[in-house]
Amino acid sequence: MPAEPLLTVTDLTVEFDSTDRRRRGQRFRAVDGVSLSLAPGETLGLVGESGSGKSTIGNAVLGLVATGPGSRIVFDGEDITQAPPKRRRALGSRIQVVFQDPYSSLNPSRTIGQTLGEPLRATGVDRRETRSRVADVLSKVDMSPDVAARYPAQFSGGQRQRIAIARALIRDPQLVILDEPTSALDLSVQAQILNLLIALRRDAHLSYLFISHDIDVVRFFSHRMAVLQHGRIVEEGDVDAVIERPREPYTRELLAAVPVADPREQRRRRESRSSVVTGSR
Ligand SMILES: Nc1ncnc2c1ncn2[C@@H]1O[C@H](COP(=O)(O)OP(=O)(O)OP(=O)(O)O)[C@@H](O)[C@H]1O
Repeated sequence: MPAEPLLTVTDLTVEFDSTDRRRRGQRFRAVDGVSLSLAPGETLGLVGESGSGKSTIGNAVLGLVATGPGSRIVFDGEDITQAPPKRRRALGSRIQVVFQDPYSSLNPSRTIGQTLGEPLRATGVDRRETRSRVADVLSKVDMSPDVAARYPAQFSGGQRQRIAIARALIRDPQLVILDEPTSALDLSVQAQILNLLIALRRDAHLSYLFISHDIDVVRFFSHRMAVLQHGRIVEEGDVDAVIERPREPYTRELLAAVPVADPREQRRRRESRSSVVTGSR
């Protein structure tokens, strides 16, 4: 891996107003002192149970939530923690996001061509060039250029997610935040989308911050992983090392909770979970 990371997050904290009625008026830390880094071309998986702060980390990198004092986010050598909105918009071409829900993330009243072309037109790219880049990006996600004239309702969930990926790629980003990009899809479609994302990572030398609660998918897809609990990273490392030799009881519990088809593996995980609970390891 090259020495210079593409993204370095140091001591990131994010606080929100508590939504719990009993704690009205209080703040709580959704992300609490998180540090991580990502090399060019690398994928870091962020795992943890619901509410552990995974999406909030992604949102902080995207500039969508305010960060606490002392937090630092450096992208490609530039400190973007407090980047003003104009600079953030410019960075939008280099950091992109794909969300979980392909149904709600595409505007139903616009053609695919309008949706994909919009960020280019907004930055002054002319109509002809936009048309050709839309066709190019559609071919990258294995779709025909004819798709540009159609509307989101005419596509299946997997096809819409391909379109959402095309939208993320149209301005040639370096970093894509994938926030549960396949969780809303059927298993066979999930595999197709993950394989597509792997091919794109290789061809375009993309880095991914891959947010998922599915550890099997993270293992298949990521180089390293970080395990989050209550807004903190409790364990981090090479995916195989963390999954095969988890150090933290919480990681072992998460691993034991993943449903697996093989009954022997299921038993092994159950046993390792009970040893976590009884503290015998
Ligand atoms: N804009 C917000 N305002 C208030 N609370 C928020 C906001 N965004 C997230 N939270 C809270 O912060 C905590 C972390 O949420 P986050 O979505 O980052 O978790 P997550 O690990 O991504 O969970 P999930 O897997 O369910 O998406 C949760 O308690 C959530 O309710």
